[in-house]
Amino acid sequence: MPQAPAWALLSAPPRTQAPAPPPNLRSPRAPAPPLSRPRGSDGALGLETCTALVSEVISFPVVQLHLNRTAMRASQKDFENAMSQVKLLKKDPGNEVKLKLYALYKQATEGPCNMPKPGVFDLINKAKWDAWNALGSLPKETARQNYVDLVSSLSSSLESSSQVEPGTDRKSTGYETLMVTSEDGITKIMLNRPTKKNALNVEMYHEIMHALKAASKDDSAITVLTGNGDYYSSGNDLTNFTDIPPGGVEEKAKNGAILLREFVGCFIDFPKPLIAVVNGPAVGISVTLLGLFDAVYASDRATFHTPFSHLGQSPEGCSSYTFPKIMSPAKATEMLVFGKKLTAGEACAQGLVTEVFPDSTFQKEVWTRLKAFAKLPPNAMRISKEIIRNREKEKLHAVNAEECSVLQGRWLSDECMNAVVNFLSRKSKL
Ligand SMILES: CCCCCC/C=C/C(=O)SCCNC(=O)CCNC(=O)[C@H](O)C(C)(C)COP(=O)(O)OP(=O)(O)OC[C@H]1O[C@@H](n2cnc3c(N)ncnc32)[C@H](O)[C@@H]1OP(=O)(O)O
Repeated sequence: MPQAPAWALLSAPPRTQAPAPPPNLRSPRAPAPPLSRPRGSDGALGLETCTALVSEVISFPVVQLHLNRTAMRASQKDFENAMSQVKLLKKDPGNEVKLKLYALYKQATEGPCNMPKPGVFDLINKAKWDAWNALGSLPKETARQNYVDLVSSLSSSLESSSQVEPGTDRKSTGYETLMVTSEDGITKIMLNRPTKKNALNVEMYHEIMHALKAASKDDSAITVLTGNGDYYSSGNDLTNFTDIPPGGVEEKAKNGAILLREFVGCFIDFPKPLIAVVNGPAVGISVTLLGLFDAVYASDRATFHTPFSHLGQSPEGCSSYTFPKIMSPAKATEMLVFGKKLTAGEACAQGLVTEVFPDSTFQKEVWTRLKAFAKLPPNAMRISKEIIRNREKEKLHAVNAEECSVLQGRWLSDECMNAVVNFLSRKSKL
């Protein structure tokens, strides 16, 4: 499945057209885009325009221009300068900001939104339409000024926030979305998209599978999965639903089910002790997978939430089988069907979590314990895991296959589409 950066929401090309060239194929000195852009052949918001706008916004490095920030009203020149300034941003400002920029640009140049509302499946254009429409009758001059102000604030904040977070520079492992280290007999796989609450994008699914396969063969005795930042993981990255391949949503759902089945299969088959260090809240698939771990240690700040019904979806990660066994069918139903969020203490009482630690001493206590575990004879641990787990493996693979097939259908439902659109457009209302 093609990998979609988070900002694909805005920059994905229209299905029937050739994709816009990636930023690194563009001329570094390409001229600024004209202010007046042609309307798209789709007759709605102008998909070519949107695509061009956003990719240009991110990709054109041009000379630094200074904004006249003392002016009360932005002139046309200020506006043009701001458009150029946007292209100097070294860091992707995120979908929310790009939607704001898009909406303000449209309002400043064309006035209030006068396009028909895109259909519910047209996720990208619907998000753009929502953002523009939310500006109501904001005067063109005010939109222009707001655009200039927003770019000005972005220029300073993104420059200063370009520092690498501690530990995130360990690219030597070759992973983009993970930090993987191996020491003291422990391979640690750390989910590393802290600004997205460690949501699992397509790249991360692939990288986790790769890291697990490597860990199963390396010298370490145990393997640990944890999260960087305040979240363990917010589950599936909901922008995974946005880049629709030429085969349409059906192909997207089919590919997703194939990927999910392979991904969960790696956890079912993992041969060494696999331990989750749940450093903060966990959502969706990051919770359901816990039933396939050999031990789960949680900070008392962690929560466990599987809002599948809210999302029009159904359980995965073999949780439809493991959770009723671990915690009783009724308790599993509260979580998996009604979306009840558990505290770490509750999850421990239900048997999903092995032990809870105060957040203030969590890392120290857990890692001391894990280092002691990792000194145990590795073959004995591996064989003991095998005898505990092996008679369930076949059943787990069958459950996994069934869950993926059910989910494939769910992803095509209105309930699911609406929930995803609601999440993606929640912040685009200005
Ligand atoms: C191959 C496909 C396999 C599919 C497997 C099936 C899996 C199913 C699931 O996992 S279902 C669960 C899906 N997850 C969610 O529904 C959680 C959605 N996120 C949230 O509800 C909230 O973001 C939050 C409660 C996790 C955190 O809220 P808050 O503290 O207010 O932070 P923000 O919302 O501002 O988040 C910061 C930043 O992160 C982005 N983000 C967070 N989670 C996700 C996500 N799951 N998908 C995409 N993006 C996410 C959020 O948009 C913000 O981004 P921004 O700064 O706006 O660019």
